[in-house]
Amino acid sequence: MNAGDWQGRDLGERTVGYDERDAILYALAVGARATDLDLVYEERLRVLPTFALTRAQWAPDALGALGAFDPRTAVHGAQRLRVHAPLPRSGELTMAARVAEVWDKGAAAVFEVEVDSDHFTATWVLFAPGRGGFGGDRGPSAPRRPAERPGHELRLDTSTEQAALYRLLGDRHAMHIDPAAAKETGMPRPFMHGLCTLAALTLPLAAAAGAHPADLAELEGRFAAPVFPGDRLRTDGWADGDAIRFEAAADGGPVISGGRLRFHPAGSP
Ligand SMILES: C/C=C/C(=O)SCCNC(=O)CCNC(=O)[C@H](O)C(C)(C)COP(=O)(O)OP(=O)(O)OC[C@H]1O[C@@H](n2cnc3c(N)ncnc32)[C@H](O)[C@@H]1OP(=O)(O)O
Repeated sequence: MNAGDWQGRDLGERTVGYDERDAILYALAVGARATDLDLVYEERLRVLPTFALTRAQWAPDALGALGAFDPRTAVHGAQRLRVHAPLPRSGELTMAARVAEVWDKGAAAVFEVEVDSDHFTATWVLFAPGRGGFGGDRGPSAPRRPAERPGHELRLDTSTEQAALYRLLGDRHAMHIDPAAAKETGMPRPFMHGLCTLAALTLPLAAAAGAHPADLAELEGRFAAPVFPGDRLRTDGWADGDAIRFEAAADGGPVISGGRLRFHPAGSP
């Protein structure tokens, strides 16, 4: 089956549960501090919307397990998230998933897996080396950095243990913990989950915007290069109407490009 034949494939429905402990562990894994009481203390808990992505990881994993691409060499290329309703402090999420697009990049195929629920719609963009060349459309190109000077700059220090902690929330792909598995994807050592880096950035970006991170309404970004646990990231941000565009870079250059996020005004859904 060539990669293009997966377009439109229904990946089914799943209901996945969680409790307050999962939500708190998640907040800590993406960089919440002990003083962020409404992220880490059950008495005041607000669940970070990006936590939902850990519950939906079954969907891109299902596509790999069905044989659309090789999960040992495919990497997470980009992510989009639209939040429809706040996540309860504990409960269940029922989700439906399908393959929305398959792009042909020649040497690689890019699969877009869309997951839909009452609380959110999320799209995983998966970059699968060796699966292109099936005669499909190339799809979107690399996002451009805004030409203007950034309105603000902020720092994010990832921790050396961050991927080891984040994987306990559900994404246990070996490339994030096992040096041999990382080498199979062409990386020199285990690297961060893209969703951990992206979610971690929403915390300082929310602070810079005077917003609460649990009020996230939209988020997207492309994983332009790997981030390694312990990397120090510099993030440039640009105001864009009620949204913020951002780009994060490590020493070697951009690691998240085409970043964009928006927060709900405080107190609205
Ligand atoms: C299961 C895994 C879970 C994870 O969390 S993995 C961790 C998070 N992900 C990463 O760390 C990946 C970091 N990104 C990269 O290392 C690189 O990025 C890639 C290896 C994915 C691609 O790099 P290259 O092979 O050099 O691609 P090119 O030659 O620059 O571009 C070829 C075409 O592919 C598109 N493309 C490049 N990168 C991405 C991406 N990240 N997501 C989606 N598409 C991508 C381009 O635009 C272009 O296509 P056009 O010529 O039509 O413009």
